[in-house]
Amino acid sequence: GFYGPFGGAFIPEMLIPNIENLKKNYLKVIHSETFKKEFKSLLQDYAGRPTPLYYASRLSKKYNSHIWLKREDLTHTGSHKINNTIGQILLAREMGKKRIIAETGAGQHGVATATVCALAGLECIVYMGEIDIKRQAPNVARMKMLGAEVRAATSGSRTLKDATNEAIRDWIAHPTETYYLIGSVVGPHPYPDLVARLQSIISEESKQQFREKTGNEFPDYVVACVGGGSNAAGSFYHFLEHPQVKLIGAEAAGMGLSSGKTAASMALGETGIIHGSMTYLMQTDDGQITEPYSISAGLDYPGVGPLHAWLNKSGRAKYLSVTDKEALQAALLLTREEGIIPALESAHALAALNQMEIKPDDNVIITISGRGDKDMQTFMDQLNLV
Ligand SMILES: Cc1ncc(COP(=O)(O)O)c(/C=N/[C@H](C(=O)O)[C@@H](O)C(C)C)c1O
Repeated sequence: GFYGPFGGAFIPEMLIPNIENLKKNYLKVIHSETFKKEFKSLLQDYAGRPTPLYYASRLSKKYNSHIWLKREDLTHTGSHKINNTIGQILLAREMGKKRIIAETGAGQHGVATATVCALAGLECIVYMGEIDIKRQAPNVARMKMLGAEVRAATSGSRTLKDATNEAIRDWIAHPTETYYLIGSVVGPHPYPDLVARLQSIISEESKQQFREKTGNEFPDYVVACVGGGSNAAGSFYHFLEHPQVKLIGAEAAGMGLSSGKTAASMALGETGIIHGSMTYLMQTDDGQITEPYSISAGLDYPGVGPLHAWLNKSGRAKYLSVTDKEALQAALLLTREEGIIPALESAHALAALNQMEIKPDDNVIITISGRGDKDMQTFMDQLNLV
């Protein structure tokens, strides 16, 4: 499972049986008629798909071009994460797993995992950095109400990276009855491929919706924020083979690329292994993972999915870095122009518009990966709204 030189499964010996078992089963299951039928009907009747492709007319006037918003914020639980967790819970059940573990940063993936575990009646344990537990408290409350056990990761920087490490440790300790429900296109093969395929529903819909609404074959740009890279992978997926569609990923520059407080793994990272995958990651001189920082927990990750490392290296996609401040301003602009409060993560994709040379008749699809409810405290603190 390689994307050029990136990807693979660089995992500890003890994890190989779990990964081999998953690799052997995943394609057979997700291509089976029963899975496709159940996946489609849950996406529709439980998650609320298809999500709208909304023409943001006031924002379009502001940017003097045509801005279309793919509304993953309108799915059940409020982000694209539900697309992935519905698919993986069906796979876990097919594999006879009873105990689900996951990692989360922004808490959206944790909530989406706890949600599908309640739906399937399976035990759910979510690992979350102590810092993230504090800054995403509303999502922690939702996970608990949904019946999940939230375990604080107290090692390292006590954020997503450490939650992922602790989830992997748990999986090694309980291999047979446990399914590790990963939250993004990261980790050892087959996870990046599995999650990209599950998220590809985003561009399966947007491609058709765009054609129906404009009569044009393709948009000029598709823009999405990149934490691990799953909403971007899903947004790009069905456009990858069409080079006339320019693909733009927006990552978190935090306080700035040279500030030392950033999560811009594409801009600042080098090739290395993180969570079992060969990809770009921010590392110190002796190869230790650099602590990332972003105002948004969902992008606060020192690595990136190997697909994006490859798209960056091959030039098929371009990655821009957006600071905390730019993201906050973009969130306010969307809210004031269109009455949509986006997640801070998604606001990074919106802010990327300011770094792009879009022409008056360009069509730009921007994925709004989540809604901003979870970020209201940050918005109140940072935007001194009177
Ligand atoms: C609303 C929203 N938008 C974008 C992201 C970035 O994740 P990707 O789409 O996988 O790059 C996230 C990531 N959230 C994860 C989480 O909730 O646990 C994240 O923190 C990690 C799984 C990477 C998100 O919540």
